[in-house]
Amino acid sequence: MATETAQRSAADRYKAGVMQYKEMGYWQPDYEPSDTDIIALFRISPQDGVDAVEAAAAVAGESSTATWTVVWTDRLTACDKYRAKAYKVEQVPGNPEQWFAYIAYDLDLFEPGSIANLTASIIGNVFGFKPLKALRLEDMRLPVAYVKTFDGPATGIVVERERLDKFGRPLLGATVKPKLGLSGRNYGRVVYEALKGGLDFTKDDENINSQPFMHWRDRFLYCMEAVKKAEAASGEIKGTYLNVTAATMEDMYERAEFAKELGSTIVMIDLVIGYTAIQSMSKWARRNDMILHLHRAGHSTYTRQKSHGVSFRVISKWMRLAGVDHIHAGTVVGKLEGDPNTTRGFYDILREDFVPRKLEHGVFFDQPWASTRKVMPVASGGIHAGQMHQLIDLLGEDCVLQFGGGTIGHPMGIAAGAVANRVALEAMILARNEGRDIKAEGPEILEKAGKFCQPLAQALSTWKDITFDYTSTDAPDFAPTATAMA
Ligand SMILES: O=C(COP(=O)(O)O)[C@H](O)[C@H](O)COP(=O)(O)O
Ligand SMILES: [Mg+2]
Repeated sequence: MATETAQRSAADRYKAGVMQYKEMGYWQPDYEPSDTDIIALFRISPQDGVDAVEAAAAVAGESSTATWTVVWTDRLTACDKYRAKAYKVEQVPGNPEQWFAYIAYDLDLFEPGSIANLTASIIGNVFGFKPLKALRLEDMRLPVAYVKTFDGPATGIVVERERLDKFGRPLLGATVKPKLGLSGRNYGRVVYEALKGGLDFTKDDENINSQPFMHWRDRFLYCMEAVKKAEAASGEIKGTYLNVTAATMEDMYERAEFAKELGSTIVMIDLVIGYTAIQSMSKWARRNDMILHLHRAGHSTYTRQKSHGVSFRVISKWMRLAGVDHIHAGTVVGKLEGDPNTTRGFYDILREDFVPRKLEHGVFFDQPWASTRKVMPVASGGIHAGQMHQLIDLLGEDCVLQFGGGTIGHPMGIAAGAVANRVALEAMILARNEGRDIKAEGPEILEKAGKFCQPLAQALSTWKDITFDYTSTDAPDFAPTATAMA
């Protein structure tokens, strides 16, 4: 495939009219990204008849300095520096219609410490570009120079564990159900039962804000009463993620301040509030010694389909920069999308200080985090005690395992559901620490623990057949080298 179209000379370039993006300098196959460049990897599906290299150059152009025609004002800038450069295009293995395009952006194209500014360039215009059938942002390499312009998580995994005084095991949570309709008082009863039964956290659901059936102040008051009573009853530190998501920043600050006043250790926001609001809440959490929990509500509208949108691994990077302490990142075995390898990639991005390129996990670039604090991934969505060995095996111990239906749906009640989860967790961690192969022996370990714990035995028999075995829509492709165009 012909890939080279020389960039026009300066004199030729400024002839009036329309020219191909690759002739304008947005395709530079010899370019070697510098250590401070931001690199984006796009999956491009060009329209029939559109050359993949021209499509990549167009994405580079429209996400940096270009428009559809040559403009004279280019000459008033250091345009060679500011132009993004598509420098490599390679076919997606086994998929003749899709291409991976690597594009490098000079650091000066971006305002320091602003996800809004980064995204306005990288995903600003290009996703609606007519010559493309579809476009997906698969991954980004964020240089240390850029990472260091963000504060990152206010609390992070290490300090969260210290504040909670809980070590060596995943934390346990539950989303209060039903999602909608409980009064503040009844809601508080669910929180108390679940925390007293042995969970570390309970949580508002993504769509619990301040509805007519339960205004936010009622919920906060009854929930914090429940937290304090459960702490007194158990001698452990407990928390409940009070969702402060609201229509305006002023409302969110007011709710967060009230949560703090009542002694909460944690507040919650939804991804749908937007990047700037998330960064503002992160700064608030940092000033107020609060853990900040992020529910990724809405993400699947653009992360799930392989051909179009933004991969959740990119959202994970943006959210670590933006500074959340918890983020929902998938369960693999639960009710929601989550290929094991892809999910592993998300967890690494959130928890490691250096994440090496690992194509089998969908990670395309080495990513140094330069001591940015670590985000606690939250596994939530259709999980139950019978999967404890799989969850620990797949996700490790630095995570929150959150069982909503899997606590509150227990036939013996909410506290029994919490006991079942806590006992299953402790039995599995003990077995792991004794060197047993929990992946293989997990069901047997649980069954044995159930002999001494009726709630666990009940949970295992209630949910034993529940699995969500569907084909994943977001498993990694393995990148080729043979068909690379540069
Ligand atoms: O309400 C739940 C789970 O409830 P349950 O435990 O009853 O299934 C959460 O909103 C989802 O986990 C979100 O998904 P994700 O964590 O993938 O963003
Ligand atoms: Mg939910």
